[in-house]
Amino acid sequence: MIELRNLSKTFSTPSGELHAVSGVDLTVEDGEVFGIIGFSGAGKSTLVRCINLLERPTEGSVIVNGRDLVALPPRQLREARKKIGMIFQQFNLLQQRTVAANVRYPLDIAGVSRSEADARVAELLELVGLSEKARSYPAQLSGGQQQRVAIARALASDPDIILCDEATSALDPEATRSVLDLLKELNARLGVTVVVITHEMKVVELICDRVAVMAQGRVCEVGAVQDVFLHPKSETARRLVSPAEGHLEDALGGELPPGMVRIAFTGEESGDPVISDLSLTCGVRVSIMGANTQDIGGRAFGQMLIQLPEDPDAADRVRAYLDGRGIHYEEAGDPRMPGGDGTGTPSAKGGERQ
Ligand SMILES: Nc1ncnc2c1ncn2[C@@H]1O[C@H](COP(=O)(O)OP(=O)(O)OP(=O)(O)O)[C@@H](O)[C@H]1O
Repeated sequence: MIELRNLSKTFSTPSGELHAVSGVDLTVEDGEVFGIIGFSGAGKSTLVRCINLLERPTEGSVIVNGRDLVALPPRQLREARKKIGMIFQQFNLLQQRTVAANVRYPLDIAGVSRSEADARVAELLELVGLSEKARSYPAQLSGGQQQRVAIARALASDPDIILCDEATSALDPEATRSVLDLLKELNARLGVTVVVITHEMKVVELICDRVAVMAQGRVCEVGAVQDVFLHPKSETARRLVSPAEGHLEDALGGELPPGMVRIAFTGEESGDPVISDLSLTCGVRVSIMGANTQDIGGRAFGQMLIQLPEDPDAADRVRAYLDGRGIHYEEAGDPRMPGGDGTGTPSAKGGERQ
């Protein structure tokens, strides 16, 4: 288990003190795939680097498997760190060494015998599906393959935890998917706890069990991925889940007009037929104001922002239709603004079905 208690990290910069992480309390359970999401500069990387003390916190504790890393003497800290692997956006492989030599590197440092290291490298490369690339150099591999090498290297010391700092941000969608699938598989097979730092909600949706949302160095929301996806409570979560809503809000000076509704698709429905069927059934026209849905095999995933008709009866018919089909929706916009429900909770009808 990872327990961060009142964790803060302040940097001294020429323009003064910069509070990159402020008073974070967070618990990651054993065997979880845990996401930390936020926009650029939110403090995600600093926070994750505090977990293995690549950054030493200015204040607070980092308790891993019951021991506060901050309080450990250097030798014990080195031992504890071996149980925390890390992968990075730019892979950080040694370019002059082969794939096998990269994976072997931590084993050499740990003084593992040659024959044992050979066997372990072969096993790890097989685990990440790269046995036939053992003699290749990183530059001869695709980005996705290089990240697999980095994962194999991170696994070499048999860690309990793998920290992933924007591990798929430099990859195309296909490679992203395959690296995330691999991490999920390793989590299931080896029971390794995975902490994923990302600015992409898609990454969180694909592999995480729970997610913490960060803004300005603080955690503003923590919850099961499904809950945060369907009912984002913080401004940051709402903008990450439904970017179109944020863009529209900005364009309109911070407030959305009444009658705008955010529909969440979680794979049960296909987005376009829902909207056309809704129009036909309710006899109304709805405007799609924005969407970040993806159709995968005829099923939609993501969020769609629609404008309900001005006529209250027609708008009620649309809400009744969505309720009747069990489609999750919430009134869009910042609930703290005039016209919102002021609570950040799901609207009276929508969204409470699940
Ligand atoms: N070594 C450092 N010295 C000074 N300031 C730093 C240092 N590292 C990070 N910061 C600052 O701390 C804040 C948080 O940075 P951090 O990289 O943790 O955010 P992030 O959410 O990971 O963003 P990104 O996704 O852009 O990396 C930023 O304002 C950043 O400029």
